[in-house]
Amino acid sequence: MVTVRAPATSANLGSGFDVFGAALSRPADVVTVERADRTTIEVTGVGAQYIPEDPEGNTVGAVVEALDAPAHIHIDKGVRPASGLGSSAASAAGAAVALNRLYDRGYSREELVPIAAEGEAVVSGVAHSDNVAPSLLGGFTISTTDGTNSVDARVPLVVCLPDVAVSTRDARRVVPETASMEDLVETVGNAATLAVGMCRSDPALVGAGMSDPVVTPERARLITGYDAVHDAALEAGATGVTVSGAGPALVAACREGDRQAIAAAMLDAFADADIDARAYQTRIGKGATIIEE
Ligand SMILES: Nc1ncnc2c1ncn2[C@@H]1O[C@H](COP(=O)(O)OP(=O)(O)O)[C@@H](O)[C@H]1O
Ligand SMILES: N[C@@H](CCOP(=O)(O)O)C(=O)O
Repeated sequence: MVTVRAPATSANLGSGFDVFGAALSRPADVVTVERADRTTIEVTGVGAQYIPEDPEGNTVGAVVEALDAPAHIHIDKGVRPASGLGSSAASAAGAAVALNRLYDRGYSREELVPIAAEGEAVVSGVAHSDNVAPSLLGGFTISTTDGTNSVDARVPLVVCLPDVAVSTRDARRVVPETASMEDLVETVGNAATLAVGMCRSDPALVGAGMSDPVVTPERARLITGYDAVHDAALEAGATGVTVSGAGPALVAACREGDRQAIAAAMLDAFADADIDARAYQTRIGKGATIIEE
């Protein structure tokens, strides 16, 4: 038996659509695997009722296939599904690390990225790696078709999750097919600024690089109260705010010591829009960890 804690993640960070990702110190899924002749999946925890236990529909089923590693798999969800916090990816990353160890497959964390990403194709139609990469490797990650680079950044974050669901599959349908040259130049500049900020663990630069004029405005329309919550976080001291992943969560970059005020301001703004929400005072953290074997 092997048990792994796999962290939630925030993908895109505004300017890095389908490329940037960050591991969050909390929340996390806990995945336990035991050898079996036939794969069975049991899901408990937050939002478990919305997650298929059939291996065909669960992200961990694709990981079992890719590793040829049948098992009884228990997923204790700490990351709510359809949250924008890489819920489907956390389970896939946790299963990849656990099954790799259980069956002694010998893959490196980098080699597990495309394997875990197969699970993302099951739920969103695209094997995007920007959530599984940080959940496996930790830190800030840059994933391209050539592979993943990671930086052990230390930046405080607040993630605010409203009590509504947005599926990644649906949110990918609103992504514009084209961008103007002006928007392209702005996005590249912001992405480069954010990447430098991560290398320096500088919340001001990270926040400054979070805005994007192409994808985020379209996705923000799917989130009731987005503008008010965004502005409230900035007024409370956030250095930058954007949609986390495909939403509906928002992620705010913060200076040390400001997280409590920012979390309260974001919750108040959602409450003013009649939306229940919860806030996580979190930070960029480590990747999936084996906690028992
Ligand atoms: N192990 C899993 N954990 C979470 N969601 C899963 C899992 N397996 C399949 N799903 C499905 O994936 C969808 C949520 O994934 P997605 O839309 O990408 O949101 P998130 O941002 O939370 O990952 C839901 O339809 C859920 O039923
Ligand atoms: N790059 C993807 C990331 C989706 O993240 P999730 O946490 O919402 O699953 C996208 O933006 O579609």
